[in-house]
Amino acid sequence: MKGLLVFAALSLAALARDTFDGHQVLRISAKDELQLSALRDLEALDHLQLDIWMGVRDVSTPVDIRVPAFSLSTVKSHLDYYEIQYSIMIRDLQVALDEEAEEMDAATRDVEPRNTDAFDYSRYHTIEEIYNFQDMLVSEKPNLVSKIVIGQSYEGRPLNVLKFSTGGTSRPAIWLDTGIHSREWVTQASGIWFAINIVDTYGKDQALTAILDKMDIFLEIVTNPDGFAYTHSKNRMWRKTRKPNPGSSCVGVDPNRNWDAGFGGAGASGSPCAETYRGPSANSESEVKAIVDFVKSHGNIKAFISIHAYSQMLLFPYGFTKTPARDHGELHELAKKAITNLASLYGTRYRYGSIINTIYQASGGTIDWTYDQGIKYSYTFELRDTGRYGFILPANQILPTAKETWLALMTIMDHSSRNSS
Ligand SMILES: CC(C)C[C@H](C(=O)O)[C@H](C)S
Ligand SMILES: [Zn+2]
Repeated sequence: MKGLLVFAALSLAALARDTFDGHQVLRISAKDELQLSALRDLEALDHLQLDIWMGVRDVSTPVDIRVPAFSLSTVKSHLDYYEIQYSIMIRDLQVALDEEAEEMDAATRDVEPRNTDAFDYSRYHTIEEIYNFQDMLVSEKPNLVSKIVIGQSYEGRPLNVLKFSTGGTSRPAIWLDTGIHSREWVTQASGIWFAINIVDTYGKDQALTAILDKMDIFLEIVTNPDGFAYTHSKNRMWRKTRKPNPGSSCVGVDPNRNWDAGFGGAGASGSPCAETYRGPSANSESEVKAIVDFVKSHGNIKAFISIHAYSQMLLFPYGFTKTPARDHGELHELAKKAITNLASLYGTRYRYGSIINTIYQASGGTIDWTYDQGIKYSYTFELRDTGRYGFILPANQILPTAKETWLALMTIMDHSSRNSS
């Protein structure tokens, strides 16, 4: 009997959500190369189970690290020893997560929306609610929106892509994806708003109408469905896919390191337990392979925009090499114009530039591959914020984030439509 009770307790514990009591997110600023390398040494200590929210870049930009409670004293002593400056950005992560969960629970007591007018775009949603939204949108606007399934996730969830088209066959197209890193919740939430905004403003907004009268738009809102479901059910901090790694107890591959562009180089990890684990081979993840196959079979995509959070940056290739992209000048100028338009709404300030020069080296990244496929206008966004809340961005910032980002997306989409034969 006792054994049965223990088994039941262990099973319940395994099902319960992971908690982060006492975890702190530290903002750390290394002032020279010595301190930078001391920081890298710290990151390499797997037993501390540090979660790098914003990676080690250079001495001018801070690093954000989630530190489990049991590692706090070790980490702070290490930082003090090297006199590395740090501040506490989030004092107790679980408190922030509890507030987010309360807000979601309060909202989910509402009646299931019967149409997209009744859908609440100003709060975070579960995967089921997002799938329901997609089906409602398609049923309400069948002449403008359709849903295509480009594949399945590891756990068998559909990889849904919304297609916005006013006709024609294999027209030049624009690709937008959100949520490839599952914990970056403001991106999926923004993707939902992008979808309803396209439907609501087509035929009214001249610039969008001109784009859709000659191009199609593809939008994958839940690009990493297994990871996203896991952030709701078990671990809010989950970033990777959920495919087990043979020979390791650690699960998942970083879907933004799994592409065949500089795959396996510096800027990704070969360890299955790392948040930037590249996977056993390029395109090993079905969530990535599905997009690769789609891009190759479509063959006429002119702009590819992959949306992440956080740190307010607009990035273009390359991430795996310092060699400038052949279109660096044009991409740089277009990024500048896009973030200027973004800032015009609420004054939100973005940094911009090539991945490797603006954030850090990253190999096997999405837009390095799409750019090398010939998709010139390949960009990655890092949405709000710059670290006050990080991935736990309050829901009241969803709409402002989505609306300001749309201005930047329109800048890029408009430019690509004018410059694509
Ligand atoms: C283009 C890359 C560097 C984006 C970045 C990442 O994937 O690590 C985000 C910070 S999640
Ligand atoms: Zn990301």
